[in-house]
Amino acid sequence: MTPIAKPPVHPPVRRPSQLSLGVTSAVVAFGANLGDREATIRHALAALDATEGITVTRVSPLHESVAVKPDGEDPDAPGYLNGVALLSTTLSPRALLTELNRVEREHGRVRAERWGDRTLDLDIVAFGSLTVDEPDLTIPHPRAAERDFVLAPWLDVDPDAALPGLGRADALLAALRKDRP
Ligand SMILES: Nc1ncnc2c1ncn2[C@@H]1O[C@H](COP(=O)(O)OP(=O)(O)OP(=O)(O)O)[C@@H](O)[C@H]1O
Ligand SMILES: Nc1nc2c(c(=O)[nH]1)N=C(CO)CN2
Repeated sequence: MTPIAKPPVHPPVRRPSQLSLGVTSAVVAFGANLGDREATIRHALAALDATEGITVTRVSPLHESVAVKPDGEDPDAPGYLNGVALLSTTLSPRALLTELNRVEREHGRVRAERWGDRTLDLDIVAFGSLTVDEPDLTIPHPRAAERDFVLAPWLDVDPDAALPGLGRADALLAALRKDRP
C-alpha cells in the first residue's frame, strides 16, 4: 500500500512577545490616583508576587506626583502615587501584560477616557534588553523616557537603570528636568 503523504506540520507562528526567555528581569511602573492609593498598590504588588512565574524583587519608595493629562499637568485632578517594581519572571512579555491587566481589573481599574483617573495602572517599562513593537505591546514603554514619575522611582531601586535603545535613566531624567519651565 502506498503511504499517504502527511501534510507538512507548521509550528504555530509566535510573535517575539509570546516567547518565554527563561528568567528575565522586568521593570513595572505602577500608579494610582483614586481610592486608598497606597493600600491598592501594596495589595496589587502582593497579588503579582503571588502569581506563578513572577517574583517581585524590589519596590521603590512611593512618589507623589501631579496628574498628567493629555493637555499637561492638572493640579485639580487627584494626585498620583507612583513607583516602580523590579520583577524576576519566567513569563513571556505578553503573558506578563495579561497578568498586569488582570491585577488592574481586580483592583477596580476602569478604562474610560485617555489618561483618565484610575485606581491602578501597571505598565511594563522594560523587559530585560528586549524590544517589542506590536500593535498592543511596545517595550520599552513608549512614554517612559518622558516620565519623571517613572524614571525617578526606577533610579531609587537601580542607579544604573537604562531603557534599551534610549540610554541611561539618570541622563534621561536630567534632560527632562532641564527642559522643564
Ligand atoms: N509596555 C506596555 N505596558 C503596558 N501596556 C502597554 C504597553 N505597550 C502597549 N500597551 C497597551 O496599552 C494599552 C492601554 O494601556 P493603559 O490603558 O494602561 O494606558 P494608559 O496607562 O492610560 O496610558 P499610557 O500607556 O500612556 O501609560 C494596554 O491595553 C496595552 O495593550
Ligand atoms: N502623575 C501621573 N500622571 C499620569 C500617570 C501617572 O502614573 N502619574 N499615568 C498616566 C497614564 O498612564 C497619565 N498621567
